[in-house]
Amino acid sequence: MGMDKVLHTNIKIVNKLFLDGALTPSDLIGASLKKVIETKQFNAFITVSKNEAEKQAEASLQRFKSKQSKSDLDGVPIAVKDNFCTKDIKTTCASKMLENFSPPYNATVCQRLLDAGAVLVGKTNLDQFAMGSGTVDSIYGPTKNVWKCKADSNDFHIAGGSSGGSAVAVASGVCFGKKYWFNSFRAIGSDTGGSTRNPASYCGVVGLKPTYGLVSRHGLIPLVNSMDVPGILARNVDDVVSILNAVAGHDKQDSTCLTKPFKKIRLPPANKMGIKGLKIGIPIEYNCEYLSDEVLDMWDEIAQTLQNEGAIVKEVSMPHTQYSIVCYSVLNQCEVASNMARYDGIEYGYRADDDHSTEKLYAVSRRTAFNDIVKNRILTGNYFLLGRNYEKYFNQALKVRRLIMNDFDNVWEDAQLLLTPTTLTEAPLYSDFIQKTNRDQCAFQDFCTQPANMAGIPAVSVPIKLSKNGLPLSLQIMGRNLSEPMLLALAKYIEHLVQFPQYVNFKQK
Ligand SMILES: NC(=O)C[C@H](N)C(=O)O
Repeated sequence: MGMDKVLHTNIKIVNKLFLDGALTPSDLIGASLKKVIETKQFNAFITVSKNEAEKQAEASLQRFKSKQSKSDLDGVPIAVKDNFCTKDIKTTCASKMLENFSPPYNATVCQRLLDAGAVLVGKTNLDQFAMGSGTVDSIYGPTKNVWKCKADSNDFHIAGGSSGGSAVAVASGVCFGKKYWFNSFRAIGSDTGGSTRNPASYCGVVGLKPTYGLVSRHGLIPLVNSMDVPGILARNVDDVVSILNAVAGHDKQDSTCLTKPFKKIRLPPANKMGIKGLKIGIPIEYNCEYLSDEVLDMWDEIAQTLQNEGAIVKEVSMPHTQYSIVCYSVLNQCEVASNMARYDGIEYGYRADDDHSTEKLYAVSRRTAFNDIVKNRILTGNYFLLGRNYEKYFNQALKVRRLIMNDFDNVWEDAQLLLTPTTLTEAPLYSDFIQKTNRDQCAFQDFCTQPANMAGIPAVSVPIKLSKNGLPLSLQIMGRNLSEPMLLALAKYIEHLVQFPQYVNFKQK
């Protein structure tokens, strides 16, 4: 079978093949691990836990043989962003600070995946401590977007970030496992201001940011506690649902986790779905200064198509959207300043070879082991939190956050779901992205995604089409808290409608 005839497989199909004995978890893991080596040039993985993965696959095989498989995820390879703790497996946050840190426990998300029988294949690249939107600021080097990546060129399109390694693992991995082609990986990312949806958009995969508190943050190394959520990346919506069903639900180790029992989501087949009467809002403020014409046209086109399919599509206004980047930045930096204080060279991570005084040890450890972006956020965050500045910056930002949340509360009177772009453009070229290293440029990457984090609501990015340049363009759907079943149903409906290419033909020229 040629690469252009790759079958679109999802977790349910893989599970059926495992149950029928037509494929084994060990075959699939073997083929997926081979794929990691073949796609090394994209730099998606920091650590590949080959031995553990092979052992987990063997255990899964035994379960299938004895008809005791655990769930539809049993034997399915999953990659995890390197800011989730994995027991005895390095968890670096792509930083010198945690370069040699192996946690003594698993993050709840990882543990739940293992309990469901999934195979954790390795840890993926990110911007240092998940601060960034490009996966360009990692001590392991940038991750490259698989789309339009030429082996003979030093330049490439960025993967987006900060979960770029996870998105690229999902986008690059199509492997051959006995008779069938498979998507090699599904992946876990994190999302504080768009870090799952932004790379999903640039890499042409589906990326879900669940409702805050629906999925435990226990063991996710904190960036901004009031906004962080684990994210899910996969080639299709059904796979996102399968993974969400395994990881969501109360966890007593995370005091911010919702206590309401999680009801597993079941979506009907796409051809049995309808959107007649569904109220979809188009927030006009998302049509902002830097939105490319191509993304705007695609947004219009899909809104029109959904209307033709029976949805009630109408423009809505969310007037405080314009303040969201500044508000996010202040809150982010304040929480970062507080969170990063734990890295003092004594309790965790890198310790400088300087013990003249405790203060000196702290200072030299931090100066040596954080990059400029992390240092910048710590400094500005501490400035905003100074007694004399607290009211003016931190408290003011909290009030603006409330206004942004109110915009969402009000909009649900007119719309059940909102449709916006995910990113303002296609994936920028690395050479352009790093030249404009000013933080404004970076912040604009998250213009459409940050409001959902500030409001805590769920949002999903769905790939729609390729740009004239041949790069993925995506749209975002947002819904009210805990509206994942409706949100993902519309995502699946759109996915079926647009038939985005399910694989990248990255033949090297
Ligand atoms: N993890 C994220 O969502 C990070 C976001 N892009 C930021 O730089 O703050």
